[in-house]
Amino acid sequence: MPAATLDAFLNSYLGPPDELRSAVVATVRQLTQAATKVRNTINQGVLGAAFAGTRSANADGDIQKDLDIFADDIFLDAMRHAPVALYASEELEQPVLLDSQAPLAIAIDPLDGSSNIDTNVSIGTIFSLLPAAGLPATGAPDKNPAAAFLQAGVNQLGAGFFIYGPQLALVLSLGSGTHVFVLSTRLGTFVQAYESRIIPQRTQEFAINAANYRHWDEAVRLYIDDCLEGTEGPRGKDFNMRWIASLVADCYRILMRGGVFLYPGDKRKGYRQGRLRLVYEANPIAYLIEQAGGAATDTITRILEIEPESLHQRVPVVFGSAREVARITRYHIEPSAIGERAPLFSRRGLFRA
Ligand SMILES: O=P(O)(O)OC[C@H]1O[C@](O)(COP(=O)(O)O)[C@@H](O)[C@@H]1O
Ligand SMILES: [Mg+2]
Ligand SMILES: [Mg+2]
Repeated sequence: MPAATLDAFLNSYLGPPDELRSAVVATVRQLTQAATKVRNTINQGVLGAAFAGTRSANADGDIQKDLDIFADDIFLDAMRHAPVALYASEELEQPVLLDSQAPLAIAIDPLDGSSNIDTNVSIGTIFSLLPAAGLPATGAPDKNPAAAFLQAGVNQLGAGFFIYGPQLALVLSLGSGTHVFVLSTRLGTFVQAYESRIIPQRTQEFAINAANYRHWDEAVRLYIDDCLEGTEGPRGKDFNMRWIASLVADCYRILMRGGVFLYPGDKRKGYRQGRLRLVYEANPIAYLIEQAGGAATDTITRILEIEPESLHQRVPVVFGSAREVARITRYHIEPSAIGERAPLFSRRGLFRA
């Protein structure tokens, strides 16, 4: 197992002098300090200053919790000391202009998995690093600062998340593999915990909020029905299910042992495009997953190729083991090619009496 520190990793990434690379490294360093502060507050639980108390709704209509706001303040403050031009957050309707000359733009979900704060389940912070140069916003960022973030996820210079779980871990990709670092309290620094992750192509484990079964489209229902039929169904193998309801925790598990995650669009009001946000949730997660050999789609299209139309837009999300993600796409575009059933949509599922 490699024992390199995050610092050593970042130094090796730096290579020859390059403004963007050094900006990325400086920003990751600031993020780790901010995450350590957030973790210290989380560790205090209800004894700490900011916890699960609720506030108003954020830009996307979700109820904000004290910890959402606390984490946002900490990360925004940290980015004031980083080479970051613009800071866009789930908790802020518009991005904050920090330094129009700086080369980076950061999009962040400061506290992911808010519904788990008071249940003592892993939560996290997700971030996406984008180039700010050459974008409409750099010339006149005050006119439309969100424009800097309306670029496809393939443009990301790096992405990652912190997970505040039994260990404080940083999952990071700077475009060459997906690396996992764990905070060593003994050394006082993040240490590489694993080789660059490789997600197995095949899986027998799926993650979805099955309470929404009746709201899903037919293709998603059929996919899940087939998994649930196990060895007796068209898949010919048993499946396991997990749903932590913290994207960071579900993603971490998939990076460790494979699996597939689905948050599809559904028929509930406001959920046609699912729940997750493209710019600061789906894009960074898709980047990490692809860098680990997995795949990420909106059920059909590769997430990283979607051109965002607005900062807080939602997107259906499927990611994980590449062959399983491809199979889910086939359920959506050529269902008759899946399994032996005919006619496909007349079949009754296990959840349907
Ligand atoms: O409660 P649901 O509908 O199952 O949704 C869970 C999903 O919502 C999220 O909590 C959304 O993120 P936020 O907590 O940052 O709003 C994801 O982490 C998680 O995957
Ligand atoms: Mg989130
Ligand atoms: Mg959040």
